[in-house]
Amino acid sequence: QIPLKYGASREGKRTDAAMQRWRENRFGQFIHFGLYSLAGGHWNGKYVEGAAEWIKGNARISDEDYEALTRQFVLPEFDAREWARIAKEMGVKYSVITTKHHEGFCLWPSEYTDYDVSRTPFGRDLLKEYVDAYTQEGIDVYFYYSIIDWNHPDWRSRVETVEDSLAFFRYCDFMNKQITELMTRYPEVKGFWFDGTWDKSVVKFGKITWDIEQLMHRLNPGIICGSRLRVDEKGARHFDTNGKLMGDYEQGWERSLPEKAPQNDWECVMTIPENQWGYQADWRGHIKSATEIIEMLAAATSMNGNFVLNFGPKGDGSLREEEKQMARKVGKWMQLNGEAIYGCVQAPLKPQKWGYYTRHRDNGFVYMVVCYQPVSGMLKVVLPTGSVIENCVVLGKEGMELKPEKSTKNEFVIPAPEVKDGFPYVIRLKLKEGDSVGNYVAPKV
Ligand SMILES: C[C@@H]1N[C@@H](c2nc3ccccc3[nH]2)[C@H](O)[C@@H]1O
Repeated sequence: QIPLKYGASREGKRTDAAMQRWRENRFGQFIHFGLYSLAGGHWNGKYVEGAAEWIKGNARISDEDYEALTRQFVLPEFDAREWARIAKEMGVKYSVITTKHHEGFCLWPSEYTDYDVSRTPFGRDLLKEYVDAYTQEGIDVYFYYSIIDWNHPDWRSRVETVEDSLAFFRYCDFMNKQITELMTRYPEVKGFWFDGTWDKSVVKFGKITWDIEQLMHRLNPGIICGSRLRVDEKGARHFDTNGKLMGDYEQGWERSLPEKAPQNDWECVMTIPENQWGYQADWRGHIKSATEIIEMLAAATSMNGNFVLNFGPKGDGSLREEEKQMARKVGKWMQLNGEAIYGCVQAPLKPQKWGYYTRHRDNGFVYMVVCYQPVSGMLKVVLPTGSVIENCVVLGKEGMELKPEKSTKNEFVIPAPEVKDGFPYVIRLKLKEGDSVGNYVAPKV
């Protein structure tokens, strides 16, 4: 262990109520919305390769031409209550919105820049309408904030000269003022999702990320912030030079899931197409189905993680059809099976090939989220020695009790129910009293 001044500011999982609520939420929504949404991944009538929210660089657009987008920011179809209704229908418990992406355009009327909604024909405080509408629906709100800011004259991706460092520290002052502004104007915010901390300037001056963390905790001690904000004084990111997680959860799972449960709290953020966060009018490549998204959500829950699905609203402020369809299908599944996700954690049972176990933190049930129907028609379950399955039903078909058969001392097989709707199904197991799997140490797998 080497002495660090700006490494992890605390150790181990947070045990306070705010963090426990984050854990129990499990399922979240990401909203990527900005000037890039107007371009929709196209420029001069042509499809632009790469992530749509990066179009300024991908299409080599001049500052002047890009800034002209502010005059097209009218949002005739924008209705935050509709966004919130769809999010509620999908069954998310929290939502993260890009208050300012790498482009530097702010979705709120900031005192510290003109590059914001107040300087557009739309003119309204979009962020306030979003916060109020989602809070009204009982969905927690989180703010994405990009450290990278292509618009701000003092932003530096690297600091090599004295002039660079003067500018960069002016930029840090601007950032601290904006973060303070966001936390005081919108006190409902539960946490921040920082991005864009990979550039050399931030890695070189990791202390600025320590300062941001300290600032946020002074303003709201319960604020939640992931590891992606943090860099220690040696340039280590996410985990400090002594290997300790910085921030409240592992925030590195972008478009990927871990193979096995990380030790820390963690969150995966996922796109429906392969890699589009902002609105791309022409989705190409594999577009994930609701079934695939549900499997990822179950996998994350089975490994003690959160899963956040991204929506990229259109330049007129409306949601695209495919995302509304996704919300409808996932929401229908969550209506029936949400008890296997919300408030659930890893079940310490030997993983099986048919899918994912989850365990509710206190209702004592174990859930089997079946994603791979076995050709044998038999679902294998290995339980603590001496366990007895008291009750075994399919969620949504509670009347259809399944009869597990003992196959060896602590192995059971459950005849798989015929389910042909193209979605995972959930079997709920009630184990005989006293056999709580809570204190069962699964065999080394
Ligand atoms: C949550 C995601 N993070 C941003 C991003 N930019 C990247 C540049 C290089 C590698 C990964 C990146 N992720 C994406 O634009 C999106 O906001």
